[in-house]
Amino acid sequence: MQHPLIIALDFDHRQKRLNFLEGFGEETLDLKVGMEGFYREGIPLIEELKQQGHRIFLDLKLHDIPNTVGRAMRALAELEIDLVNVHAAGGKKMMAAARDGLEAGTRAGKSRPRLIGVTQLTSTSEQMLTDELLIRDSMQETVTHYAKLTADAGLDGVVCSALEVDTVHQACGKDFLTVTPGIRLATDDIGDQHRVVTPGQAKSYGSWGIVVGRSITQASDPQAAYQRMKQEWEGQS
Ligand SMILES: O=c1ccn([C@@H]2O[C@H](COP(=O)(O)O)[C@@H](O)[C@H]2O)c(=O)[nH]1
Repeated sequence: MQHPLIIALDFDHRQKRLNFLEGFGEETLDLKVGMEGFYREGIPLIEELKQQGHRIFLDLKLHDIPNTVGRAMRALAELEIDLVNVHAAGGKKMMAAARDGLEAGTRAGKSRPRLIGVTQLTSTSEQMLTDELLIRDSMQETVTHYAKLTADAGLDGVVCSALEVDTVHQACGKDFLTVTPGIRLATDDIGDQHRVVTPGQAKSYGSWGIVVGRSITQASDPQAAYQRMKQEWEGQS
């Protein structure tokens, strides 16, 4: 994965997922399998996508006590995915256990999947942070604090909004991965997302990779929507 446009493969039926991928023919894609896909289709889905040559971000956002997360990561490492994540809110010990588990489960001679921490979900607004979650710091401060914890725990990067990429890079260095969902074209419906930018803005803010779901998967012509997104994402490099 190198500056990927990752498609979030969120579908409520296997057949819809198959029809969607069929439209891309032989093209090798960067795909995100999230809770919906994994809980529906499980490990065979990962095996199928890998066999087709796709690169996989397994977005299960693990968040539990360190021992449980470490052991779960050890099991996930066996799937030989490219990228996987935890919630940074689980704390440094939990994240370090995740990294250790991933290393322990990676087959000799293979490189371990990259591991990133979710800072604050892109569906969380500044107001929600204060009123519901009772976090008194601003979104930028909170995301940057979580990013530092993630770096201290030895992870490779974070999931955040593109709006926070600059401060994350200032705190953790330019090579620290920033994977940014909450991507829409200017004309798209933002749905439940709050911290939203266009692919072009994400590029100019310095996102390492972007994640796009419904704007592509629910489009009347998904392949055309993917190409528009890709052009905007890659066009400004
Ligand atoms: O902060 C986060 C973390 C993960 N996601 C996931 O990305 C996609 C986005 O889907 P859209 O349809 O483009 O909104 C989805 O799978 C989320 O689970 C996120 O949006 N924000």
